[in-house]
Amino acid sequence: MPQITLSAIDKSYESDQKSKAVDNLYLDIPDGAFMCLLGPSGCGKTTTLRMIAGLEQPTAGEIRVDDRVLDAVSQGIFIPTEKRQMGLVFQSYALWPHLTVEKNVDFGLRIQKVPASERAARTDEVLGQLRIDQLKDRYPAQLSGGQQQRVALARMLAVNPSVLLLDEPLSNLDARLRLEMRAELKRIHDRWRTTIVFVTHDQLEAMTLATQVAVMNQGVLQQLGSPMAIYDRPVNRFVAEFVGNPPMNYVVRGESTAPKVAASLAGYAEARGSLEGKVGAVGVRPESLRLVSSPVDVPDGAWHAPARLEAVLPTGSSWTVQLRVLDGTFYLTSADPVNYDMDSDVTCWTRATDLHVFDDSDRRIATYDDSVARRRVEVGSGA
Ligand SMILES: Nc1ncnc2c1ncn2[C@@H]1O[C@H](COP(=O)(O)OP(=O)(O)OP(=O)(O)O)[C@@H](O)[C@H]1O
Repeated sequence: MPQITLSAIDKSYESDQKSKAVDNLYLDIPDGAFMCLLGPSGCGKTTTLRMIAGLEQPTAGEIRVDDRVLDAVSQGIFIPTEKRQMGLVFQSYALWPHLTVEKNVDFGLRIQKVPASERAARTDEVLGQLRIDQLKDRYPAQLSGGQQQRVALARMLAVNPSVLLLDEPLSNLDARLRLEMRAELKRIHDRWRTTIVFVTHDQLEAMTLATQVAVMNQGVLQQLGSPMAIYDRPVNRFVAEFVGNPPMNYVVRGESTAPKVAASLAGYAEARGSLEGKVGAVGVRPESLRLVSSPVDVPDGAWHAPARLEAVLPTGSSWTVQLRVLDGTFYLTSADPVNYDMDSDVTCWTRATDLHVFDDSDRRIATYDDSVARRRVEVGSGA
């Protein structure tokens, strides 16, 4: 299986030379990785995938698969899509309308000149794996969006691509089918160890599927890491707020929206972390906040502040609580029912180890935030 390497990749479109769709991107996609390119609309994810596929040419930089150069702008090298041996599935699945499901899957194998004797067996195998074998005599127009997406995936998988490039391939599915297909993709990846590059703007999808997540914003790679590393140690404000649902509570010192709570959290973080004068902003994930009736119930050393319970929003399996904490609005999530009435005056607290601490430029300051240590402490204390 191959490793894909992007070096110093720039991409500007002719219609918009001023801004770069992708800006100085360095990305190593290791052999057998399930890499999710994650970010908001317009951040350059699809452009990156299309460059790997050979559907777009970079404006500068180099793309390699192992030692094979696919693009090298300075040397005028560009290997066309059909010679890259990558499987592609896009949001629109482009099935042949006049061919049945079986023939659509068989088509890819014919193009690859797989002998007829092997084709039928291979087609049956992938149709079975994706649980669409009972649909094999239908035409695309007779299928639901989700079934069409599965046929598109089957067509790709049939030819055993060494790299699978997927652009929001689950976007048209309902919640249940999406979940099923995520599991399916994970199984495919586990079984074949195919290198997968997967574009999504859905952070939950990225967190559940990826071995590695590349978070992008405005054409620039913000952070590359495992889903847990991205969640536990976001490198800047953008990543901190983009990953997580509900989003991280984030307060900035000197900003007019919640100066008191910002000053309280920043002052506490500085004192606990020997960071005097360095803290510009502090984030707390909703699941890291806790409520008690009175400050005397707060564990020693934890940060706390008076809070008013403004609303409780049950989701069915958990509770989201809107709180007024000093002068700021915070969200808390709880797996247990919340035993306070609306407008109750309570105390909100969190541990120092659960704070995400950033400097004036919204860049993370390495501090007492080691997530592994934190979990050990929590397991040990029974919290
Ligand atoms: N063919 C094109 N011509 C001109 N500009 C383009 C073209 N394709 C994309 N862009 C611009 O490049 C930037 C990145 O677009 P891209 O499609 O890569 O983002 P994305 O993160 O995949 O977004 P989405 O999730 O909405 O698909 C955007 O500003 C977009 O408007």
